[in-house]
Order: sequence, then C-alpha cells, then structure tokens
Amino acid sequence: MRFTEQLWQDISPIYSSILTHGFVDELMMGSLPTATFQYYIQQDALYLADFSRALNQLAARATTPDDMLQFTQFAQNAILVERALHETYFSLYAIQPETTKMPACFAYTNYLLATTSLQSIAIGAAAVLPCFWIYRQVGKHIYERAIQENPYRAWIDTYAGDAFDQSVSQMLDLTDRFAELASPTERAQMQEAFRISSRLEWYFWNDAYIQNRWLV
Ligand SMILES: Cc1ncc(CO)c(N)n1
Ligand SMILES: Cc1ncsc1CCO
Repeated sequence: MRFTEQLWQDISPIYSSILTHGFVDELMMGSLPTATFQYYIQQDALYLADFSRALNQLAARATTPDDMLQFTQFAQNAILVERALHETYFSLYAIQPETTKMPACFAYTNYLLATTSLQSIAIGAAAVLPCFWIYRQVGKHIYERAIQENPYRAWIDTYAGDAFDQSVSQMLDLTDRFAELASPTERAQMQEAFRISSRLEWYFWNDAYIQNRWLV
C-alpha cells in the first residue's frame, strides 16, 4: 500500500466529520449564509498567503531542481487561486479584507510555517498535504451533489477541477517519494503532521460556521 493511502486511512474519522460538517453540507446545498461564507473567505485569504509561504519554505529546502520547481509552482498557484477565487467573492459580496487571524486560522498557519521551517522536508510535505488532498476530495464530493445554480459554484469548480486535481496528484507522488527515503521514525512524524493538519482543516470550517472570535 502506498504510504499516502495509509495516511488517508488514518484520518478516515476526521474526513467523515468534515464531510458531515454543517459548513460543507450547506456549501453543497447552496444554503450557507453569506456572512458565514464571508468569514470563511476573509480567513482563507490570510490562510493562503501563509500557505504559499510554507510551500516556498519547502521549495527553498528541496534538493533537486524538479522538487524546487514543483513547490514554487504550488506556492504561486496558491496566490493565483486566492486572487481569482477570492476577488470574485470579495467584490460579489462587498467583503472587506480582514487582518486578524481567528483561532483556527491562527493555529493552522502557525503550525504550517513552524513545521515547514523547523522539521524535515518530508514532515513539512506531510503537513501541507491535507490542504491539497482534503480540498480535492471535498470539492469532488460537493461537485457530484451540488445543484448548478449554487452561489458557491466558483469555489466548487476550482477544487473539483482538473488543474487542481493534477496538482494534488503531483503532491501525492512527492510525498510518497519522501516517505520512501524516510526512516520509520520520520514516517511516524509524517503521519502525525498529516493528522494534525487534517484536524485543523475541520477546525477551519468549524470556526467559520460558528463565526468564532477571540473571546479575550
Ligand atoms: C483552509 C484551507 N485549506 C486548504 C485550502 C486549499 O487550498 C484552502 N483554500 N484553505
Ligand atoms: C493546494 C492549493 N490550494 C490552492 S492552490 C494550491 C496549489 C495547487 O497547485
């Protein structure tokens, strides 16, 4: 079994919780309140900037030109997706840019930046993988069930689309290659990093759904 298949099996309960989460369900039904989506997209703009930085950290630490190119392309795509997708919704709903990261976004971005700068490239890759993989699976899940006139169609089409699918497959290949070179201890750390980020994906949607704010 591919290492990444093992990773996915390990997060199966987390992934189930994501698929049944109210945010994902209402996004799919098109019934998600505008204010909820607004919170999400504001936080996601902050998230994607740091996610891109994390990918650039991996690019800087990669040891082959091919890997460097892959990571810099992912980093660039994260900014391009942010621009294309978010600007659509920012103008559509007159959303103001936000500067404060709320708890889940704060936890997730800091975790990604710390892991990609202080841990090995293999562990860093495992930490960013859920951002690719979970979004692809959620995107496809929603795409197969959503009605055409969904206000969140641009979001759905981005993550269920071929371009994104190809990036995710490349990232999966990279991670499997790193895992082959890793020791059992390092592979266990990769699994842990993958699980933590998967959990933080759930929290990211949950924060938007409950409009979570700093209480103090
Ligand atoms: C929180 C989060 N995770 C993953 C992605 C996929 O890029 C995203 N846009 N936001
Ligand atoms: C994972 C990811 N999310 C938005 S862009 C991107 C990299 C795709 O190349």
